[in-house]
Amino acid sequence: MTTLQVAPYNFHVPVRQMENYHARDLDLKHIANVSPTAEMTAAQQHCDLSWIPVIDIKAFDITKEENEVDRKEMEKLANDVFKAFSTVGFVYVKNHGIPQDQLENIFSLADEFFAQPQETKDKFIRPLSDPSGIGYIPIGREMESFDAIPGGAYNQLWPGIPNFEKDVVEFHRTCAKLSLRMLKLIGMGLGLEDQNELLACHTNLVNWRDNSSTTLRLLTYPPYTEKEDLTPGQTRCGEHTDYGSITLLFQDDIGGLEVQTVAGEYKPATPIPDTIVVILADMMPRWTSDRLKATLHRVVPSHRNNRRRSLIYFTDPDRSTIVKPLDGSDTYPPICYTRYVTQQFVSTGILGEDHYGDVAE
Ligand SMILES: O=C(O)CCC(=O)C(=O)O
Ligand SMILES: [Fe+2]
Repeated sequence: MTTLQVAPYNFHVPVRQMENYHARDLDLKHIANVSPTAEMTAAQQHCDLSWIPVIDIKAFDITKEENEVDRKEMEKLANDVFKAFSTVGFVYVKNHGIPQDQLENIFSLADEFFAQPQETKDKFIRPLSDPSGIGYIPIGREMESFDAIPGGAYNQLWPGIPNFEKDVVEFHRTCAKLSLRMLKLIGMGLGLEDQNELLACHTNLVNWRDNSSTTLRLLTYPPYTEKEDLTPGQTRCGEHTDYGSITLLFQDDIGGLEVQTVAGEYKPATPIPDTIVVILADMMPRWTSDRLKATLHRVVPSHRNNRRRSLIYFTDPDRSTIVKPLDGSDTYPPICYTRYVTQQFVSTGILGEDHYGDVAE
């Protein structure tokens, strides 16, 4: 019998300077209309919802063909996206075009997976020797997750739950569409000469072959039991930035996600119905010489008696991408994305130490 080594899952990425962060300069007209309504949860009524902008992308949602979309509308969206990502590094996106029933179905399939007996789930554990970063991670009581990269690039094991593989794979495709939309808007907002330059390093979102590392994570945080004391400052997902390009985060209505402000304090990114959270990740400051931010975030136990669930689509550049400043400066040295992500996996214990040597400098 093999002993299972459980990764600590407390990502730690050095806090980077965010001196260009001027959240107050944001154009506030895109902030949600948040007068308290019967539909608002108690958490929402007591939170400041106004600091992360809500951007309505209906004009460019995933159901529209790009050539049908009015150029002016796209430019306006690109501008809003740029403002948000160059200040807060986070946005809520509404009217994205992902059907609500598709989302609910994936949450239910995740519930079905996590409700299985431990020994069944353990069959899906990814060994520490597997560099793909897929499979089941039993993180004790803090959280547990199931990570999927479809397409056969890795030895993904799929649970036998009816429709699980088919629906999760389809959801992966749906998320890819939205991520590509966001990358397009980011390229436009940056004023890149070739607005598709960022898209060109994300072929793995569509073709899923050797370069794949874009991962869909089904995540569940069990409730605390009555007897457990929470120590001050205890987190359920330690502070971190994400590794890749952008992250799509679908959270349920429990709350607990917090985002760091320029003053270094954490403020809640309270769930807003019918929106998803889009987060910029580590490659963006590198590509843009810090014009765009990757902001620290964490999940705290604000949900003591409730399970919390989230679905996360970590959009990664193609593994072979050499990420370097697009403006030709030397703000950051060029880095191969595989190299970067492997270093992060090793330093957070998700991958065994011997994998440092797997990728060329
Ligand atoms: O569960 C969440 O809401 C966020 C988790 C997260 O930030 C991550 O897994 O990178
Ligand atoms: Fe994250």
